[in-house]
Amino acid sequence: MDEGSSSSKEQAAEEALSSSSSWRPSQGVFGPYFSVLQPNAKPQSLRVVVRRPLVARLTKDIVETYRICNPQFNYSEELNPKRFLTSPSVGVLNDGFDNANSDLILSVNLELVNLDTKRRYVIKDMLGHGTFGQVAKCWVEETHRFLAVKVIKNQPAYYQQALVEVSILTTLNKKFDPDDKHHIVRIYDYFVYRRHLCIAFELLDTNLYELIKLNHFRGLSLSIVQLFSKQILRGLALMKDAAIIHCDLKPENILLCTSVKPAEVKIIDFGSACMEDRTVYSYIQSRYYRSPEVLLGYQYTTAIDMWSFGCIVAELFLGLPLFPGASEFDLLRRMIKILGGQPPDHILKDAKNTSKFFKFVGSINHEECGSGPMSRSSVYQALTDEEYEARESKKPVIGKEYFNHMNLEAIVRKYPYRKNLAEEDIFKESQIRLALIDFLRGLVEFDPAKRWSPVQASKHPFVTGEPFTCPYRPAPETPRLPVSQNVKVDHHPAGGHWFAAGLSPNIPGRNRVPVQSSPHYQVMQYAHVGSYGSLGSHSSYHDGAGLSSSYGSYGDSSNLHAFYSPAGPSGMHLYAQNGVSILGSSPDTRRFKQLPPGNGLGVSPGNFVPMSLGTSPSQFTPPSMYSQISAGSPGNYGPSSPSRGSCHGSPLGKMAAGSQYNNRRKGWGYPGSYQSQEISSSPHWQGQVADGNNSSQANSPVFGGSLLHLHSNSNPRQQGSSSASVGYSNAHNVTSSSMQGGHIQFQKTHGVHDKPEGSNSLPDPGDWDPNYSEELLLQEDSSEMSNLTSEFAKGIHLGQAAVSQEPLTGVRRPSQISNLNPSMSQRPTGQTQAFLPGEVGSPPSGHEPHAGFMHTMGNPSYLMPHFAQSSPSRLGQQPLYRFNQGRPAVHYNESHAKAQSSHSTYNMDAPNSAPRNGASWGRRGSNPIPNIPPTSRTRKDYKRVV
Ligand SMILES: Nc1ncnc2c1ncn2[C@@H]1O[C@H](COP(=O)(O)OP(=O)(O)OP(=O)(O)O)[C@@H](O)[C@H]1O
Repeated sequence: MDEGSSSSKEQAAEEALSSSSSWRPSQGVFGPYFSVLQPNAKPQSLRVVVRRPLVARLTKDIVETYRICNPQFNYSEELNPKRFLTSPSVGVLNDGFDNANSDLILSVNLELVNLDTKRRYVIKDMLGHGTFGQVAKCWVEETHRFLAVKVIKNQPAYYQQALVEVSILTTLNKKFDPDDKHHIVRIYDYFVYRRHLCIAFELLDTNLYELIKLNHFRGLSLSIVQLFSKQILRGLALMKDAAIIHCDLKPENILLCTSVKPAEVKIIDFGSACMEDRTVYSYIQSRYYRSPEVLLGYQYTTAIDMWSFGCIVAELFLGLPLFPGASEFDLLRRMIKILGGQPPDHILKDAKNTSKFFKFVGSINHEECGSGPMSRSSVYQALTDEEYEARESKKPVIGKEYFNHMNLEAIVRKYPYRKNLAEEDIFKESQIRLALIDFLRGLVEFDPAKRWSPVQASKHPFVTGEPFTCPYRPAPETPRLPVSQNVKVDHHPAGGHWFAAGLSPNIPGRNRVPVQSSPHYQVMQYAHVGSYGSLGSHSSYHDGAGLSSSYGSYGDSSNLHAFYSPAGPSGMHLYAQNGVSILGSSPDTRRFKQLPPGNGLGVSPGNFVPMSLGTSPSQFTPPSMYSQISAGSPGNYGPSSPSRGSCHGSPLGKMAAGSQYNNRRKGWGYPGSYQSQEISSSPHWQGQVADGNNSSQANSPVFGGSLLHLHSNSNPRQQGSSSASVGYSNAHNVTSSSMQGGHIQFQKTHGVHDKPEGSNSLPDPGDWDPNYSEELLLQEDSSEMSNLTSEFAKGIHLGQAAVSQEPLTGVRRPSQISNLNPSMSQRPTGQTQAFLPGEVGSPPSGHEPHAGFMHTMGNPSYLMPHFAQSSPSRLGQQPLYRFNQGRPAVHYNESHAKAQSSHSTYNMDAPNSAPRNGASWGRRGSNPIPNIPPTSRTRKDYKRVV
């Protein structure tokens, strides 16, 4: 009903009323009602007039309004000023298309075009950026879908490694996980645009780091930790079957996928991945998640991902990294303290870097220094700070301690419980925490040979939800046996290992990056030796058609490279460039060459040395070679997180973010805020202790919790350092005392009403998150906060009606969060934010990426997937140059608080299964988020090859 007819009706009603002395309801505004009372009267439909808000009318229809005001007004979109998403946006390379960092300068509505298929990807927003380039949210008109396009830097090394990502991911998707059941991001397309390799992925939501951050660095509820663990394990199991090592597993690389219910997570970023038999680079993994064998320079396998996974699980529960090492020395020191052990001697004996961290004490010292658990059984002893300093001629960089308890058991058991939990729920959760401890023990195991595999871990009671009664002993798996192979791999975009993929190198249209369009024409031969074959392992997780090929596939040359060439119409090529022999080149000889900027072409193909499959630009060069942070680093986004910067093995400018971070302790306006302590002077700082009255948690039972269970410390204070001294023996004792005789001694864990000493303490996020700074917080304008908040609000609630009405349009925007306080100067005093997986995203029926994907791989003209999710663009909502890493579509709604069953039982065969009894697990009632931390800063530096 339009406004005109409405007002004429009102007018008629008024006239009827005024012209007639005897009031007759049938004549006026009551006419419609009257007709209902008089069945013979002509029926009129009841209508409600909804006036659109003035703001909407003035903005959405502004062009129309202008036209009404001035008929001469002629609007054209081309006249709009460019809204740049890339920073810096000054074109200095590649004919002005690239900035000084070799990033393509992206702007809103710029079209990335796949020249082969003519498909156009219209950029709408920036999703994030990383070492390899930028990830943009793009709209594809043809399919009416949003997706994520990673635009790789215009540098040969990045280009080459990005092809590896394409190859590995395509293989994982198509060969090992055709039905998209293993929580690995889907790849849909790749092409070269303006000398940049562009890779199109399904669009996902926020990453787990951002999620934790949204929860003010409180841990997630155990039910969510379970659910996500199970899903990630499915992905890891698949990767193990495929003998692929991710090499950079961390919360940032696990993204929510809210288009399915309940929420799913997916593993992304295979840019550092490698084959298990090509572990040629030793500088890998982000530091917090780096395994001992990588740290020590020992040979590694897919087991390093299981270590990272253990760290992630712990972080999901604790809200903070388990091993936030400020340096490698600090990392190892933390591992030893928290786990109460050290790497086994056979590793220390052979590892390259042992002498950096250990001294050889020999058998004679066993009896002498027998106080610690490991000293009696090892001929190696970890260096003390002083010994390290003497050996390295520099002080070790030591980070702050964030937990009051320095051993795993105590850290988990004494982590604050949510407020108002009933005694029985506290007891239940305490039992599950014991299961979690046992679970973590199998993951963060020093010996990679003893570390559980994904399948073994997935059968742990913590994951299955079965009662935990005694330490888990997984069934043994068939060990992998070394297999020798010598295979030539043409890694040129024009050729490659496409045999098993069934892709002819000469089939037009299937080779998406034709040689002539390849900006970085590069070929290499890969010497492939010493691979490992999986000989009939019973542990395969893969339930699809591709399973059999994973068994022993690496002992069979015909199956050896069952990978998809990302490009290559011209078959196998072997080239050496600039006289550089690439045959048999060791990783150590491969280095980036300095690339002079401003040559108009970005890079010269002759200026670099190629990498092999399985190498990452971020993996093979000492960091010293790439120590310069890009000048283009948008300061607005803060420095790298400790987990991202120097901790990663990236040579590409991943700097010592740890030190930056350590210098960026920020008070968040906590009442009673603790004192600042710099790491160097306070290596044993023990964090804070929350006031008992303020250790609030929401009311959900243990397993009825929200995704984000908030261990609120609204009134924290600093804990004295008296409890700081925890050594090896202490850690060991706790371990043994809690697991005597092979049985867990169940101890009732104290809740908030009965606080154990030094518990209930969480650090200020500003303490450890480098992205928090008062300056940056001040830069958060209120509109942005509103946007952020509404993003959050929008994501978390999607009623069933919305799902059915808008199956393809993705997340529906619900009502806002109440009590939003845009001020960042105050610590939230409310309790919990919630996440409702059952209420977000589009229905699974709309999620058929695989269908699209298969088309993609087989026929480029049908390459687009069916996206269930197309969250509304944030176009126009953000300041320029603002990167939104993992911007959440996590929404919140109060009306869906549900209790959970006390235990969740998850079926590993049902990847998306909800906690048992179907109860919603993502909700916490009546605890709206009072304010939300800024989320859109990347944890990464903006990098470049210098
Ligand atoms: N499919 C996706 N959907 C939504 N956002 C994504 C997607 N892929 C990546 N992103 C966002 O872009 C960021 C960078 O992506 P990615 O990690 O793949 O880049 P990278 O350059 O390989 O990073 P790194 O430095 O860790 O190697 C991610 O952290 C994430 O926030």
